[in-house]
Amino acid sequence: MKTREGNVIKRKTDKNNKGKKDSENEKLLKSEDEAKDKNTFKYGPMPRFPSQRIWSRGILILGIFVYLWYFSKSSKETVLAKQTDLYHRRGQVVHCSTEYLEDVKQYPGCVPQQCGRYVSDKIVTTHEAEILLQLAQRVMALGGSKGGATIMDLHSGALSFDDKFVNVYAQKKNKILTPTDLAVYKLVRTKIQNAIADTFGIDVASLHLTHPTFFSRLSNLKPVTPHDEYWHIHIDKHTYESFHYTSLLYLNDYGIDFKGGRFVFLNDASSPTKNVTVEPRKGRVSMFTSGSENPHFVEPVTEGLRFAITVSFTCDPSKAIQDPVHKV
Ligand SMILES: O=C(O)CCC(=O)C(=O)O
Ligand SMILES: [Fe+2]
Repeated sequence: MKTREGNVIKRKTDKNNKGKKDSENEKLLKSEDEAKDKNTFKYGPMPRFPSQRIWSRGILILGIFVYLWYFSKSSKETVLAKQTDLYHRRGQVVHCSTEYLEDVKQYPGCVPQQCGRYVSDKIVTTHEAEILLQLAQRVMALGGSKGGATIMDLHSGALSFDDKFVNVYAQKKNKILTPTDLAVYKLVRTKIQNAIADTFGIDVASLHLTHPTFFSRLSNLKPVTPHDEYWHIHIDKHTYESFHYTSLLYLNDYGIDFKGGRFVFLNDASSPTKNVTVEPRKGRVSMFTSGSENPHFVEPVTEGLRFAITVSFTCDPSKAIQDPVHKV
């Protein structure tokens, strides 16, 4: 039975209990706060420095830039030779195509140990390249293609003229080659021949200069004949049957004398990011095996004139050509 007194006592006890609970709760919260504080400062207070927020955002943005730069770089082609750099010898080994190896196997001493592509700035001096550049400019002024590619072959005398070829040696009144031109030309092609033999580990006597070996002047003029379309992907061994080793000597500078006109090797035609480029530089020699292991093209020239010489070698003695002789 509940008495009034009993009710009062109960209320008091409830109040006491509530008070106790409240103070217990308070204690609990206090000790949690303390624990929180203790946790926060377990190893000492976090270091703080002025403008912390600005710094952390700056670092985040920098990180994003580094990430974007890395990925943009890895999705670009490989530059084998930059115009601004000098290389003793730089290159890549590639698997010889079977047709190529079968072909050179017929000629002992001419089989490469490994197929590949190489550049060197130490074979031909810039002075020698300059003499050949002046020769090309002088002789090409006697003709010139209406389209983007003027070709001059000093062995046969063929020179592009409008949309055909003429024989410069037939123009008796013109002094075409000086003894110095001839000596430099012969010296340069001999040095390149030795460099190819050394680079590919073959016998220099098994290599012969072959046709066509020619000077080229490339521009941004619209093509008039198929000869002017120099930017098509091709394999030298397919275009010129006698070729086993191709070399190119650049006579002027990419980015200075002309824009565009880089030389490009393709590793995978469906993936341009696997391309390997060579930026022409005065006196730079590029050497490669001429089979399907080395498909390539020249980028269109967008400004200026690009001068180069294609110097070709064969293992087949019946396809050998002689150096040009003195013509006056
Ligand atoms: O001039 C060049 O860089 C390349 C020319 C070429 O591919 C060729 O003559 O077959
Ligand atoms: Fe070629």
